[in-house]
Amino acid sequence: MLTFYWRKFIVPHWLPALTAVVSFIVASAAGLAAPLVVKLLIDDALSGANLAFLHFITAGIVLLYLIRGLFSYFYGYIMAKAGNKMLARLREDMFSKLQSLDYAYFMKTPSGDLISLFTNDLLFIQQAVTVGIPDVIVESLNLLAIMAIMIYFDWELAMVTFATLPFIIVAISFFNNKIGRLGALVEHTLAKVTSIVQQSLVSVMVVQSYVREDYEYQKFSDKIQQAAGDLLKAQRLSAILMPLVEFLAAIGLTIIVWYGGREVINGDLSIGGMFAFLVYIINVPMPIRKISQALTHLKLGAVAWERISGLLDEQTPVVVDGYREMPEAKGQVEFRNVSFAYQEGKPVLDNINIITQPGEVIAIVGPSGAGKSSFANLLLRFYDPESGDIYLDGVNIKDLKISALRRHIGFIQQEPILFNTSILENIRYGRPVATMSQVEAAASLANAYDFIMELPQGYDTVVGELGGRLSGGQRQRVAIARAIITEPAILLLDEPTAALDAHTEKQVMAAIRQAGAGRTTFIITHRMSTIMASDRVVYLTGGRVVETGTHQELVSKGGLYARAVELAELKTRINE
Ligand SMILES: Nc1ncnc2c1ncn2[C@@H]1O[C@H](COP(=O)(O)OP(=O)(O)OP(=O)(O)O)[C@@H](O)[C@H]1O
Repeated sequence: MLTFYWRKFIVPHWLPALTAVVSFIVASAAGLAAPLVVKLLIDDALSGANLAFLHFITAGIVLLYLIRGLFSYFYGYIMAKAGNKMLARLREDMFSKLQSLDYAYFMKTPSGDLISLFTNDLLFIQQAVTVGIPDVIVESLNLLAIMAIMIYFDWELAMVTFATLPFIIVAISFFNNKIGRLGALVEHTLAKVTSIVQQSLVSVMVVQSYVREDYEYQKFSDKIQQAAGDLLKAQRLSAILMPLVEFLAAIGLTIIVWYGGREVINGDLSIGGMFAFLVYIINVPMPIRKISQALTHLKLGAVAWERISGLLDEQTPVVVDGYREMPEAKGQVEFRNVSFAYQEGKPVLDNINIITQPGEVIAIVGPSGAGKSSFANLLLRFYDPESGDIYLDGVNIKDLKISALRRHIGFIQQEPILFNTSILENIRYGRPVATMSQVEAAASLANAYDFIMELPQGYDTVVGELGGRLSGGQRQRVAIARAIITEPAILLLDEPTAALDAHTEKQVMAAIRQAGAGRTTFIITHRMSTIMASDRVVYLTGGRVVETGTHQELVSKGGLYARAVELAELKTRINE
C-alpha cells in the first residue's frame, strides 16, 4: 500500500513533497528541542541560580516557537497546495475519461456508482492525500527523532522505556486492520446510498405515481443505518485504541519515574535529564496516534483509488475514432451487409443492406424489438457492426472522426433530453456560436417560434429538469430546433411522436417535414400518417429487412408489411 502511494502521489510531486518534508523537519526540530530546554532550565539555570542563562533560555523558547510556527505554516501551505492541485487534476482526468467513454459503458454502469466516484471516493482520496500521506511521513520522522534523542541522552533508560513500544505497535495494527475493513464497508454502502438518491431523483414521477415513497425511504434508510452502524463500530474501536495507547505510554512513563529516579538518586542522570525524558515520553503517543489514523486514511484511500482507477483504466473504446474530417456532406447513406449483436450469439441486426439518396425520407418500420433503434445506434456509431460497413457519401463511417460524423446527423429521440437551462442555451447546444437570427430561424423551422414568443421570458425561459416545464410537444420542437441548428445532412428520428397526442403529433410532424426538407431523413415510427408521408418504407422483423418499397408498393404486394398495416388499421378502428 505504501509503495502505491509512493509511486502515485509522491514521486511525481517530489519537489513540493521534499520542500514540505524539509519545512516539517525544521518545524519539528524546533519542537523537539523544547525538552532539551527544560533540561538546561533545571540543570543549569535553576540549579546554578544563573539569571543571565535564564534570560537566554527564555529568549530561546520564544525563538524556537517562532521558527516552529513559521515552518509549520510553510509545511501546511505546501501540502494543501499540492493536495488540492493533485485532486483538481484527478477530477479533471475522471471527467474527461467519462466524456470519452462509449455509450455502451453507460448502458452497463449504474450512473449512481459513477456519481459516487466523484463524491465519496474522491473524498477518501482527498483525506488520504492531504492527511494520510503527510502524517505517515512526518509523524514517523517525529517518532524516530524522539527515540533517537532519548537513546542519545541515556540509552539504558531509553531501552527500558521502549519495552512498551512493541505492545503499542501490536495494539495499533490490530485495531487499525479492523477499522480499515469497516471503513471499506462504509465506503461501499455509501456508494449504494448515492445510487439510491440518484435513482429516486431521476424516477421521481414513477415513485410518486406508484406511491412508493415509503419503499424508497426504507431502502435509503436501511443503507444509511447500515453505514452508520459500521461507522460507529469503527469509531468505537478508535475510541478504545487511544486510551489503550495512552495507558501503554503511561507504563513507559512509570518506568522512567522508577528507573530514571533510581539513576538520578545514584547520580547517573541529572534531574533535568529525567524531566526531559518525561516530556519526550509524553510526546510519544501523539505521533503514534497520528500515524495510526493516517494509516486508516491510506487504507480507505487505497480502496477508493481501486474504484476510481476502474474508471480511469476503462478500456471500452470498442468504437475507435476515425481520422477523416468531412466538412460538407450530401447525406447519402449505405448499410452494406451489416450484422450486429449487443451480446455474442444474440444477433439483433442480420445482414442489413440499404442505400438512400440524399434528401430521401425513409420510414423504418417493424414490430417491437425488431432492431430499429439498434439501426440508429449503428448509424451514430454508439456501437459498431459485428460485420459489414456503413458509408456516408461513400466514406466508411469508421474512417470518419466520430465528431465529423455526428455533426452531420441531427438525432431526435422519442423523449428528448433537454438541459435545465434556458431555451436559448438548449437550442444553441448543438452550435454554441449560432447567432440569435440563426437560433430564431431554427426555432421557426421547428415550429417552436410561436410558443417560445408566448412564454413570458421567451428564449430565456428555463425549461426545468429534463425539460419538464415544457409540454411533450414543445420539448420535442425545441429538440428539433437544437438538431437542425447544426444544419445536418441527415435527420435521424427515433419515434419522435410516439409519446404525443394526435393534435401535438400533427404540429411536431409539420416541424419535422419543414426541418427535413433537403435532408436525408430516417424516421423510426409506428404512425401510419408518418409512414405514408415517407418516400420509402424499410420493414424490419427479427433484425432483417424483410421488405422495402413505398407504402403503396408494399401494401399491394400483400406480404408481411401489408398484414401489419391491416392489423394496425383494425386496431385503430377498434379504438375508434
Ligand atoms: N443496450 C442493449 N444491450 C443489450 N440488448 C439490447 C440493448 N438495446 C436493445 N437490446 C436488444 O436488442 C433488440 C432490438 O432492440 P431495439 O431497441 O433495436 O428494437 P426496436 O425495434 O427499436 O424496438 P422498439 O420498437 O420496442 O423500440 C431487443 O431484443 C433488445 O432487447
